[in-house]
Parts: sequence; structure tokens; C-alpha cells
Amino acid sequence: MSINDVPPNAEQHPQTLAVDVTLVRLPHLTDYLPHLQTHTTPLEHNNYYSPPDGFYLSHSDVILRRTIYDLSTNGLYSSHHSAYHRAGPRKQIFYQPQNVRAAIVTCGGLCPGLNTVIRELVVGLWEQYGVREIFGIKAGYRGFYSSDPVRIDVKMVHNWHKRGGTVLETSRGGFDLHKIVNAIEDRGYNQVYIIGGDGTLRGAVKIFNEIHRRKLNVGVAAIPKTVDNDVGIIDRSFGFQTAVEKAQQAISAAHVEAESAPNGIGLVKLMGRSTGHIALNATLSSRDVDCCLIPENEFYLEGKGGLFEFLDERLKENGHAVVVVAEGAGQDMIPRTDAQKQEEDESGNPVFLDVGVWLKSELKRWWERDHEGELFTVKFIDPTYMIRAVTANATDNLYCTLLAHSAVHGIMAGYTGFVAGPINGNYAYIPMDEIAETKNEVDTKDHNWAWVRSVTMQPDFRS
Ligand SMILES: Nc1ncnc2c1ncn2[C@@H]1O[C@H](COP(=O)(O)OP(=O)(O)OP(=O)(O)O)[C@@H](O)[C@H]1O
Ligand SMILES: O=P(O)(O)OC[C@H]1O[C@](O)(CO)[C@@H](O)[C@@H]1O
Ligand SMILES: [Mg+2]
Repeated sequence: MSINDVPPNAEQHPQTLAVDVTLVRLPHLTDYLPHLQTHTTPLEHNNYYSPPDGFYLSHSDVILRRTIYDLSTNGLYSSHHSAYHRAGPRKQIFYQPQNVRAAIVTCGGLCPGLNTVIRELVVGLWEQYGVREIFGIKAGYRGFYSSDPVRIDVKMVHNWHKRGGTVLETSRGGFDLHKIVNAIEDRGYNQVYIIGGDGTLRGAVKIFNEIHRRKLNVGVAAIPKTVDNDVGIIDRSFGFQTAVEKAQQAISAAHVEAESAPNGIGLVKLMGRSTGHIALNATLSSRDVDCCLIPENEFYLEGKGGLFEFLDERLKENGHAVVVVAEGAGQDMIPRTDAQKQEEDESGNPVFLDVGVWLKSELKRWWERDHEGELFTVKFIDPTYMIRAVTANATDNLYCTLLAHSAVHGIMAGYTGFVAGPINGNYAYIPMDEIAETKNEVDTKDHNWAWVRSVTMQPDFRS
């Protein structure tokens, strides 16, 4: 890679950017089934596509994970520059469409856009490749072995992108590897599309490994779903923007309530089990927020630099304040019984106590203690399920469509054990195990968090 347009102060820096790129290996069915036949894609004869030159992608089309470099450091020459295969249609595919039996499953919590992804998997398979055997697995992983699948055709999915939730239903827990892979074998599925979050992806890796071990001619693709936006490598997860947009309404309501009362505090709890992306993005776009509390930045209530001191000043200054708290923030401060400490959901995720309810009562306790007789109100709004149980907005709907079509093209091309997702704005195939190991947390040392602090002027809670 060379740089021709040099920056104004370039004389101090190298004018050639040399980057060692390592192509990330993507599993392919031929890794363990070397004699699989290829077929020309039906897109070749599809009047609506009439593929022009350059339409198809090949194994050599890649995307670089990293696009930002500092010319003054030697870091650019490090060997950790990953390139991923680009997502998109290939001319040669590894399935005959009439022999495809595809299964689609949704697992974990809801997220705006789930139904769009399902719809577009069906549309992509049906319209672009002529696949007719498509099945929905009911209610998450357990549905593979505990209920009959639902046959889906392209007419059925017509309006699904206009509905929140998942038509297939979802659940937590119920991951039984052998029962799932036995069911895949017994029912003759040769393409499996798995839509879910971090837990689902860890399960998908196990399913893929077991399919590989049994040398089954079954492609496995995953589409990462997480309203919390906590999956790494990809630019963002689908539904996240819709959730942030929806969160604005709750913040606006909290602001109105707070403004309309003497010493009014509007408190909004948003989703974010271990990451505060929704809270951060909603804060930055709303500008009504006085303090944003996220799991990545511990906070405290009492004393110098604490939340109460800050709110005291804000109330004196403005007469009201809005606090946004991500559900995973402050968990260590909430008193809990031994039983509560052990509590887990069906998937083994720790069950959180309600930070909103706790914070509301702590705020009241503080005010009564320090400002006896003065009027004070806390209005607590909990829109957590409302922001994820809605239909995806236009941007997310389009995004879901591209994700689903990317997954279909990838599987048809024989890739397996991969996730489809955008990296730096371009769609890529990323090995599932790599995605399952990464986590996208808010970096409290980067510009976005500094921006939150400068917008709210909230304390850093480090004193
Ligand atoms: N380590 C794991 N190995 C195998 N399966 C797992 C693992 N972790 C979770 N699962 C399974 O994946 C499914 C979904 O997991 P989970 O409930 O944690 O949701 P998730 O995919 O992380 O989505 P969310 O974003 O809602 O948390 C469940 O069926 C669960 O049993
Ligand atoms: O109540 P449920 O459905 O288990 O899901 C709640 C969790 O799911 C998430 O939305 C992640 O999908 C988290 O933000 C939240 O903690
Ligand atoms: Mg999860």
C-alpha cells in the first residue's frame, strides 16, 4: 500500500505505508469434503441480475480490518493486519439449489430486525438461488430437537420486516450439542442459519465443530444479533440504531418530567448488560442528558466527585437533571442476598438487580437526608423492552437485508463456520470462532467517551 497524497507535515514521516496483511482463513466445506462438486450459480441466468463484469467476488477479494494508521509510529509494520474475505455472490457455488434444505433459528433476547433477517434469508434463498426447502426452527436451539420445524415460503414472509420480535420465537438455554446436530442430520438440513448474540455464537461454534468432526455436508452461518452492540470486529450490530432512536423518546419524556418539577430528576434505564453503547449513543444524540452511567466506567454516589455532589450542583444550576443508566452499571453497589448472587438465567447469564429501582431509592434517601423539607422528584422510566421489541427502522431494515443476503451467498459458495458482517463499511465473512471470542466494549479512553463527558460535564468518578 503506498501513499501518494502526503499530509502537510509529511517530511517528518515515511511516505510509504507498508502493511503486512494476513488473510484470515475461512473454513470451507472442501476442507473436509475435498471432492465436492461446484455448479454455476443460478444468478447467471437471472434476468433481474444479468451479472455484468465484476459482479462476482472471488477468493482474492478482501477487506482490511484496520483502516486507520499513524504514520509516525512503527506500529504500522506490525504483522497483525488481518484481511477478511469479502461477502457477496460467487460464480461457482457448492450446492444445487434443488438439493438445499435450509434451517433458520433465532436464539437469545429480542432485537429490532430479527424478522427482517429471517425474511431476507428466505427471499435470498428463494428468489436468487431457487431454493424451495426452507424451515424455521421454533424457539431457539431447543427447537432443533424438541419441536417440528415450520416450512417457510417466500409468500409467507412478505410482511415480516414490518413486525418486531421474531416470528420463529426465541429462547435461552436448551443447548444440547448432540441432540441439535443429530436433528440437523436426521432432518437432512444442509444449510443452517443461526441468528443470535454472544452465547448463541459460542453455541454455533460448537455446532460447526461437531458438523466438521462428523464430516457432514452442512454449511453453518451466523448473523450476530445483539441490541447491546457488544459483538466485536463488525462495525455495529443490527437493531442497535433502532434501539438508540427509541431510547431518545424515553430520554425526552424523562427530560420533560424533570423540567416540570422543582428539583426534578428524570432517570432512564437502558439495556446494556456489560456494555454501555446504547446509553452512550442515546446520550450523545439526545443532549438532554446530564449524566450517563455505563458498566465500563464505575461510579460512586457519595462524597467528592460522586454522583450526588454532581446532581446537587446541577439542580442548583438548572433546577432539573436527567440521568441515563445502563442496566449493567453499578451492579456491584446494589446489596443482594446470597441467593441473588447465584441467580442465573437459563443460558447461565447472571441475573442483574434493577439498577434503576435501586438508584431511584438511593436518590430519594440522599435528598431526604441532605435537603430536608425541599421539594424533590425522581421520575424513573424503564423502556428496556420497548426499545428492542419494535420494528427495525429503515436503516436497520436495509442492513438486515444485506447481512442476510451476504450469509446466503457465503453458504452457497461453500464457506462455513462464518459470520457475515460489515467491517469498515464493507461486508465480510469472519470465522465464527474469532467473533465468538471478541467483545465490543465502550473504550473509556477514546474520543466518544471524552465527548460524552464534555457534553454532560459529568465527573469521571476516579477521585
Ligand atoms: N458457551 C455456550 N455454549 C453453547 N451454547 C451456549 C453457550 N452460551 C449460550 N449458549 C446458548 O445460546 C443460546 C443463546 O444464549 P444467550 O441466552 O446467552 O443469548 P445471546 O445469544 O447471548 O443473546 P443476547 O444478546 O440476548 O444475550 C442459548 O440457547 C444458550 O443455551
Ligand atoms: O429479559 P431477557 O429476555 O432475558 O433479556 C434481557 C437481556 O437481553 C439483552 O437485551 C441482550 O439481548 C440485554 O440487554 C438484557 O440484559
Ligand atoms: Mg448474550
